[in-house]
Amino acid sequence: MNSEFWQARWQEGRIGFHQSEVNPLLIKYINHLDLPVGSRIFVPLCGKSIDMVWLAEQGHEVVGVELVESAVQEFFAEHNISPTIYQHTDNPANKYYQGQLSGQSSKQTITLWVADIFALAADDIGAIDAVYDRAALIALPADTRPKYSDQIQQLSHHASQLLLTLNYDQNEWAGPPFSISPDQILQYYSDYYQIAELEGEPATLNANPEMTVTEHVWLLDDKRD
Ligand SMILES: C[S@@+](CC[C@H](N)C(=O)[O-])C[C@H]1O[C@@H](n2cnc3c(N)ncnc32)[C@H](O)[C@@H]1O
Repeated sequence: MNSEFWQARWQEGRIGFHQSEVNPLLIKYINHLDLPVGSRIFVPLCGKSIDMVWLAEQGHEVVGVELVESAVQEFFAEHNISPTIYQHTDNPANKYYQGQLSGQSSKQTITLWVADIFALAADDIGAIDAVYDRAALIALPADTRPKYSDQIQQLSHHASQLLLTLNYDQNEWAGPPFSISPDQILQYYSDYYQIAELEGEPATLNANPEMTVTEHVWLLDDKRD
């Protein structure tokens, strides 16, 4: 799952992970993050998720990171936002697009980095109040996930997370999305976070509708609080 893999997926329009409706689990469980209006939410591996628009409409600032520039461009075009593009001062390979929803009375900023998440530092993305991970951890192969969970906690300074995962028999489907067991969640996150399972319900994997899948929603809170 290197950069070429994702570039090709976007170029060929193979983006079955993209949802045309706001994720109902985000709407159902966002209150568990206990966020005041005006919070800054980090959306790793964001694609062009419409969930970011919903978060902005709730009064939050959104910071995403996405490897594929065309995904970021599509996001802003599809929501009629003319973004400003800024180059990273130290690393010209990274840039971010920034814009605001039109038609909103209060103008929440959506900032989307075009970058490999592992190439960003906490100072780049700024203070973060919460992380929303949908189809990010599960997009990454097993050998990358410990590095990813470390990077998320470093970029967000252990901010609380709403994390959506899928659990199924990995022998039946190669992924992505990859299966993540509850034990793996503990392995990746229990050093830094208190972990609560908010939901574990049967779900369908579009790519293999016959398969038995459980969708989990996890709330991760900083252990030091
Ligand atoms: C499965 S998609 C999920 C997108 C989004 N979270 C959603 O719910 O629609 C994973 C996304 O992560 C991006 N991606 C993969 N590896 C990345 C990395 N190392 N850094 C930043 N983005 C990455 C891919 O281009 C792809 O758009």
